[in-house]
Amino acid sequence: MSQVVAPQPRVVVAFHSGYGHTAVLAEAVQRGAEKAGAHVTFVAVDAITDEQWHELDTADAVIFGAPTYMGGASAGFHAFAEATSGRYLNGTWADKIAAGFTNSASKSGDKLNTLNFLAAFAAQHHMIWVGLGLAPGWNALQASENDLNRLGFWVGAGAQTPQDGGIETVHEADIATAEHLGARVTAQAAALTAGRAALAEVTV
Ligand SMILES: Cc1cc2nc3c(=O)[nH]c(=O)nc-3n(C[C@H](O)[C@H](O)[C@H](O)COP(=O)(O)O)c2cc1C
Repeated sequence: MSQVVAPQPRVVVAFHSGYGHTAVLAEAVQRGAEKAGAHVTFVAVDAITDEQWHELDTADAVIFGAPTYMGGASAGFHAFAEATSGRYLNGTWADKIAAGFTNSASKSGDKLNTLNFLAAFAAQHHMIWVGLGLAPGWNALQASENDLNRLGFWVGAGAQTPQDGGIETVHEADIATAEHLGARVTAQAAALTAGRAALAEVTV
């Protein structure tokens, strides 16, 4: 069998951020993905362009991000989600990898609802959901709030920023956790594209 050279994974970070905190995490996701070898497109979904829609449609993986507002994803993200209904009907994003992150002011803040919504949104598009892939941090006597995954999520990356803090108060551990998510998704996208390329070479 001939050797397969996998193309560089194309990853889109598609996020909403009303006040900039979630945007800091989106930048961390982008950094993690780029360090892991992805070509990344950074998309603020409330200002999305036609070119960025095209990037979404041709990506190998999409990492969705939204702040948690009123116990769920922000209206800005929901407007974007609803604008994808044509793509849902056409299966445009089927079999792409997906993952998600959120941020809220409270340690819980009901942000699991947001991650679960992002996973359901991806499932509606027939995407392949990748969880965070980290053990929970900060949950034992010797653990620290500086642990990766300090808030103990599995479905995606969850972050907490004080409601009265500026964007510089986004927690370093949450930033590192977001970087991890970007790297993990890139690794999975690379494996999937290489596997699909290898399968295309197989003759039966
Ligand atoms: C309309 C609104 C609703 C919010 N609802 C929640 C909530 O349900 N739970 C929570 O912990 N924080 C809540 N927050 C706080 C935000 O999640 C928090 O400030 C977050 O850092 C905002 O992210 P952003 O700067 O990316 O918009 C809410 C903030 C706003 C403006």
